[in-house]
Amino acid sequence: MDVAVLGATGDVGRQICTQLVERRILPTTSRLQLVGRLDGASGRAVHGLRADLIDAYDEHAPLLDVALDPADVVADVVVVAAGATAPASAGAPMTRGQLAEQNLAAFTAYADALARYGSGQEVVVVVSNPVELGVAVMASALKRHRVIGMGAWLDTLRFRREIAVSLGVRRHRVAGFVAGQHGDDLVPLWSSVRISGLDVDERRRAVDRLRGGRSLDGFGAEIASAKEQLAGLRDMSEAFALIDSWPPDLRVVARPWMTHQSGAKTAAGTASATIDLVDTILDGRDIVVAGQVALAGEVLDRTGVLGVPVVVGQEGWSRVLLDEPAPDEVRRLTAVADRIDAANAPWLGGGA
Ligand SMILES: NC(=O)c1ccc[n+]([C@@H]2O[C@H](COP(=O)([O-])OP(=O)(O)OC[C@H]3O[C@@H](n4cnc5c(N)ncnc54)[C@H](O)[C@@H]3O)[C@@H](O)[C@H]2O)c1
Repeated sequence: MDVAVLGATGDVGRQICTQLVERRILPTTSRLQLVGRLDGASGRAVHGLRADLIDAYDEHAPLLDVALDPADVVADVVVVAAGATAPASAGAPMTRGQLAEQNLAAFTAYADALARYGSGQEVVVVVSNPVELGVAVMASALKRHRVIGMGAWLDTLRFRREIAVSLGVRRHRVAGFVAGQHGDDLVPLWSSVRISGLDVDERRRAVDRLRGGRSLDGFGAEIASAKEQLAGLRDMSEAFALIDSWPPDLRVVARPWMTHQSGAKTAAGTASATIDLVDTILDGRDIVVAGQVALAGEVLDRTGVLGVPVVVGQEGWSRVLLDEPAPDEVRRLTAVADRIDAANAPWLGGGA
């Protein structure tokens, strides 16, 4: 199976390409298409990236080629990592609305080209932000089941890791999902958490201890206060030590936010989660992940884009698995879904 990476020379795109090759996700007979822009610096750099990857990994690299025109993108899995990102420095905020304004054209250009020239069978993994807008644009041009945003999967892997750290166990022993919107409006689904080796009562006690009597009703205010505290700190080791003292779900939001603010960005972690998702899709077996998808009433009667646990396979996502969310999860998911709809509406022709 072939993979195309849009925005291949960006920080995230380059990490995705490198990890795809280095981790031997693709056999040497598959093709990895590096996609840049004819009218941007990436039009030159993408040829250099190809040469660099061959230099490093020639023995086991897949076939590497370059595309500079959206009409030339051909692959079984298309990873969308093209587009602007928020500045990676303290005090340089960019709202999701501003990002939407900058990235809408790229989302639309690639969605239109894939609808026109694609096979109709490709699965599109949206990494670029706002991921919910990217999914909405792609899903309106392509089959919605073939479009999945990876923000919720990245948040899910972080949630599992933070829980594992608090319990002193390895991450693979922890299951559970994060839903909602990627970023401050994520929804940690504590009701979905499972810890291998613990029975139901032990798990309930462990989760209660980790949550410390909090519910999701106060989560938004906790995030706002956490960011305010972190913004006042200049010493990064102090900032990350403060984050370490917080509960796991708050750390899921605060740690990557601080990482981005520090100037380091989150390219390696984002790429790793993307590779995980691409590998799952290529694998062919149906596996439950979390992702932003365009709903048609499958959950909470919603029709917009929302991050939810879904079954994913080679043909995209097939079903939503959100059977019995807790009442505070339903309340937060509903509020978040409303906010996503409102944020997307101006860009989707749904009114300003
Ligand atoms: N979903 C996640 O978890 C997550 C995490 C980190 C970053 N991101 C997103 O990934 C995207 C890329 O981030 P980055 O740090 O690699 O940015 P970057 O600025 O380093 O790279 C962006 C790349 O996109 C290309 N590009 C920019 N505008 C384009 C356009 N209009 N058409 C085609 N290509 C275009 C650039 O040439 C460049 O190669 C951003 O939208 C960012 O917000 C998502």
